[in-house]
Amino acid sequence: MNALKALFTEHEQAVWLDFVARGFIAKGELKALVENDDLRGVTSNPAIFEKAIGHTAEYDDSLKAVLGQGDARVIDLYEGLAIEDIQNAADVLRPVYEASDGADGYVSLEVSPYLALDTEETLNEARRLHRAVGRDNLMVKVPATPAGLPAIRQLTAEGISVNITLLFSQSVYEEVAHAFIDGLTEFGEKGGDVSRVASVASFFISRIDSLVDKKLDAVGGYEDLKGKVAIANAKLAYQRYKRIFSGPKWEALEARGAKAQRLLWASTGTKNKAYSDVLYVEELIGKNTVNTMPPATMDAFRDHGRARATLEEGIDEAEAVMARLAEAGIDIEAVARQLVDEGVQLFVDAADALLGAVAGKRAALLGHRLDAQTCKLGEALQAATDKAIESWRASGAIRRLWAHDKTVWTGRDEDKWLGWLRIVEDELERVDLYESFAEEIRAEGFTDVVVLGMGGSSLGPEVIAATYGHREGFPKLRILDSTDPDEVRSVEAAVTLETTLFIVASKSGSTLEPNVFRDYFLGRMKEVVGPEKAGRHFVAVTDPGSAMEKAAKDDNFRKIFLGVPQIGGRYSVLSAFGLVPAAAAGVEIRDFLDSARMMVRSCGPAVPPAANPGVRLGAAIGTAAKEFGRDKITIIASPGIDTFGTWAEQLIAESTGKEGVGIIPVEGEPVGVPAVYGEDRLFVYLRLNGHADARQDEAVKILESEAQPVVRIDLDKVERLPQEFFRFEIATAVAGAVLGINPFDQPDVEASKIETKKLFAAAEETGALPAETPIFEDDTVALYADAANVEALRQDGFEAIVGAHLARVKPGDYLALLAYVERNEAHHAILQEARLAVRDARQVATCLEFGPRFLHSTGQAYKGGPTSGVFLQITADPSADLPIPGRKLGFATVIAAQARGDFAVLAERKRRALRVHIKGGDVASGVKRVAAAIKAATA
Ligand SMILES: O=P(O)(O)OC[C@H]1O[C@](O)(CO)[C@@H](O)[C@@H]1O
Ligand SMILES: O=C[C@H](O)[C@H](O)COP(=O)(O)O
Repeated sequence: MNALKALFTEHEQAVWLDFVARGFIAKGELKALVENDDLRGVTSNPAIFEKAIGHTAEYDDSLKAVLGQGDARVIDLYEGLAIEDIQNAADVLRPVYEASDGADGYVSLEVSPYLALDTEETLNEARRLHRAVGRDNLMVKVPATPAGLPAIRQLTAEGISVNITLLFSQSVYEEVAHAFIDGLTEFGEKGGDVSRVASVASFFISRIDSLVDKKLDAVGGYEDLKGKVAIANAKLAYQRYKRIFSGPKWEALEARGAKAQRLLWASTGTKNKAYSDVLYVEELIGKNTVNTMPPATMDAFRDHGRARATLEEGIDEAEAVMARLAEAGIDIEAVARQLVDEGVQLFVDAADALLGAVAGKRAALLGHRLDAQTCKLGEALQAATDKAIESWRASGAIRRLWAHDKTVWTGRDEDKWLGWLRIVEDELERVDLYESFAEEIRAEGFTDVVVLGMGGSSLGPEVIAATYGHREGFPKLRILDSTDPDEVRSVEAAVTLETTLFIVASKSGSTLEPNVFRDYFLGRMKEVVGPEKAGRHFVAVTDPGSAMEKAAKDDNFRKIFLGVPQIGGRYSVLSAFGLVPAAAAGVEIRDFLDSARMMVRSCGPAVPPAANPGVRLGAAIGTAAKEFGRDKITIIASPGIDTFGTWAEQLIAESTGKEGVGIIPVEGEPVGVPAVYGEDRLFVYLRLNGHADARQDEAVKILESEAQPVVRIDLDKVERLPQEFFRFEIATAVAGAVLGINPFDQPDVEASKIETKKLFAAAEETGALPAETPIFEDDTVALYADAANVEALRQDGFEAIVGAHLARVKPGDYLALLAYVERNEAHHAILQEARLAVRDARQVATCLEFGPRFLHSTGQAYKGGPTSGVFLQITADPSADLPIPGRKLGFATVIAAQARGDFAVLAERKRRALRVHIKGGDVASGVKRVAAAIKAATA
């Protein structure tokens, strides 16, 4: 008989295997051990699965079967693989289980190490795994942490067989044994069959010597103890076992068929090559124990081990070893505590590596269905970003983020604003609602859909409209987010009111613009189709209980869709705020959400930061801004997805730009040669396969070769857009955490809203906004500024003052043109040229924004973010005003009040700002004049 077999036959010590792997079971190797060597059980742990799944191709076929067509969460993919292995192993061990009447033949599966510090979660996870594996001969492994102990008692009381792991201390072992006895007593009292419950207490061996030997080396003079303490500790634990499982309490249970919880020697592979490779087997052979051995140790023992009852030999020596250890000043209890902590961390690290590997395999198998992301950040930024990623991993921050832990950010109220994390799953449950709405709108023959909203309520729909285009048989989608009377008129002129559906969108329901748009177009609709039918042309999207919901009911709107109050506007595109307009325009909502879900899963809580594209992007953005002054995120996008930046800029700017820090998005700047950029940029290139612009490709390549940091995101087709919404949401939340701000509030937007309201209300009383004194004026323009800015701009003449203002833009600053004029192609083209002239001449970032739209977007960062902005506000007398039903003054006064409110807050925040006002209604000529002055200043 070989020595291995003799352990059970002659010494009643069960041999278990500390290993699982798919091929090993499939090839019959496990079965052979059972049959030839009397193997009686199997243990697994996260490190074992990490080796099996993370470092072999044995699981790839199974993953392919799941991911060939579909998709799954990374945690489910891993669990599916692990559970199948455990089930297969359990089936191999089943004959042992039966023959031993449930004493042996167990396979152990460990609860997630991420939960080791939480009793309730450990309990739920253990119950869930127990159900999912569905085998009587499963043991659920629970760590002997302070949080794990109550779970051990409770699980036993529920009749679940538990393997208690990470045991190093004799006194903790006693607690564990008593928790088992108490739990089993309770199970019996509830009528449970105590003979069907088994348990092992996994007492770790080699790890003790590894740590203690190091400590002994440090102390000096006690070398004789090296390689002895782990065994002594275990021998003494066995003495305690004998005492505990012999008292009257235990005997009462035993009489009813209960099986003692055996001590299992774990960690018995020799780590120190100087010691015998069978040391931790030979010295611990004794009755009613288990030794779980890694394959190498098992092979070694079979080959040259000596099976002799050793466990009860040298108990006095063992006591002496422990006494000398104390004399050396080494506290074994402290050692045990340290090893528990390190043990949890080691398994966390293994789980991270394992899940990272599964995430990598998933991404590879999804192929082009998942948008790829690659970073070329340069050595220093990459190293700092990697550090941030590692710190996210070490602190479990991605799991904490998904668990709504506000301490990921500032600990204020971030937990109340995380509804966007699960909105895709929730909306997938409601797809029918959107599909039937889409069908209703199509069947009614609407030709146009106009979203009336601001910021988060309109920018997503605008990107969807531009990216998906006009869908055959469905109305054309557009948005209105300007109070400029010319722009309101343009939108009206572009649609046929009789066949137009308006979607009034506002989360709060109290935003000024959507309310005045609604008043205006409802009034117009009543004139065109009659008061009875007007409501049928309106749909509201708003949060529950808002004034807008009430008004929509009063006005008999066709439908009211409700948003989720735990989602802020800029994170709402994957909720009703994006989906209702998308559905109306004929976008396939299921496909849309399915695509988004792919990125949700890629960025999920179980995907470790290094494999998590959202975290990686956010870490790069946050680190670039915080540590490298690269706080201008510059978005380059292929034609076809080139509006994406208008949505992303609100998300990034409004989320991060506050408390004097933040990231300034640069949108709509065509990519240039390296010479036009300073050292304050981080480029993100969204490249659409099949539509990529060769010049962009080339320019980006050159930027990379010139060491400008670039993140590339590759979309296989436009329908992958929803993935980007979610990627950027996570990335922004992560960047916010890196910057140490709350990415879910917008404190500085409110200030200009208040100012605007004050001005407009006063104007309604008096009939006009208060008069102002220009610092300069001629026939076509007037310039305005507050006292501090006037002081800094002491020049004579329009061009000179504009020139002096632009001269204030220094390297690292950005120039923002804030144009409160109609957002049309002509105005855009003129100002775009001017902005680029500044960029090219000064190597500074430039932003071209239209008011009041940007107030609900980048406006937050301009006022609350870094003080590096230089602002040139452009206002104009419109060609003609447009009245608003129910208001004394029209749109012209609204937009004027908004611009003034904006300027007042910029000034109050001590920003460098100048306002140019175009007089007389010839806006196009005025815009040209402003652009010419800007260009002249840069010449
Ligand atoms: O959807 P609402 O409540 O009308 O808000 C519109 C936008 O205004 C803001 O609150 C900023 O003013 C944005 O955050 C938001 O997206
Ligand atoms: O249950 C088994 C334990 O997880 C395993 O024996 C630990 O061994 P190690 O210390 O070699 O990692």
